[in-house]
Amino acid sequence: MRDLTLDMSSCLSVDGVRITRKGKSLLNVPHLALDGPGPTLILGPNGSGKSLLLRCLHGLIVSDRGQVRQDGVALNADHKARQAMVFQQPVLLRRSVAANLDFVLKRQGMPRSARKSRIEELLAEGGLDGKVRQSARSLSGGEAQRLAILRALALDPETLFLDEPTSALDPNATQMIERMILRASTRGVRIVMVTHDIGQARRLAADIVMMQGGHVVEHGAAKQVLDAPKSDAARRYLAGGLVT
Ligand SMILES: Nc1ncnc2c1ncn2[C@@H]1O[C@H](COP(=O)(O)OP(=O)(O)OP(=O)(O)O)[C@@H](O)[C@H]1O
Repeated sequence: MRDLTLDMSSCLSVDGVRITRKGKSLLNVPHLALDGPGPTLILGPNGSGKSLLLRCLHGLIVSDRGQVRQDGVALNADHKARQAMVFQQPVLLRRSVAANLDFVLKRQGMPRSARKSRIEELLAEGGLDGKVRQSARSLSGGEAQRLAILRALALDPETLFLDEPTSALDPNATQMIERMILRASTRGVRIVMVTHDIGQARRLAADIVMMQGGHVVEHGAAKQVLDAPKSDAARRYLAGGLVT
């Protein structure tokens, strides 16, 4: 198990990051530091750069300029190995529910005897204990997303990135996933999550990153950003107005 005292002081930061494609600036973040306990929720209108920022933080996209840093050190393979990501559409293996988890645990070198009990523990955590042998491809949308999150948690990540994990789910399935996310956060996993759902941000976030036009227009404590936003862009987004 990871040392949580170390995790609480960890800082994921972005400095001078720019991504430009075909002469168009898609992401321009002079500085952003995620150094609180989180969860951090990234909010903003369509096309504002939320997913690009998340992918940059996870090292899936290399920026044209600037750096993502973990505790002041440029993001490297060791850092990335301690990160996991869950996408809007869960990507699962054509195997049983248990085999999807076993695959990840085996790759980490966990012995078979330990894997069995860890899989049971994970399935209980995600409310999938009755689905051990079911094909992952036959799960409902909510179940599949729960399995994708469990597979990410099986890596025992320091940081878990989630890109709109509940956008296609009903309120009940969403609530189950929000509970999993909050439990992981309580256990010390840094959560960084993209959402469009202001209610979800209110339920989950400790801090909020508000984006518009590839810029971070505001970053602060969730209550402050949601109840007393400083930027016009955030005010209009939260009021449901048209943000261009
Ligand atoms: N590989 C790419 N090449 C060119 N443009 C890209 C690329 N990836 C993203 N973009 C553009 O960058 C902008 C930001 O995209 P991004 O996916 O980060 O937005 P978003 O805020 O997550 O939007 P949504 O809420 O709709 O998912 C969009 O205009 C998108 O078309």
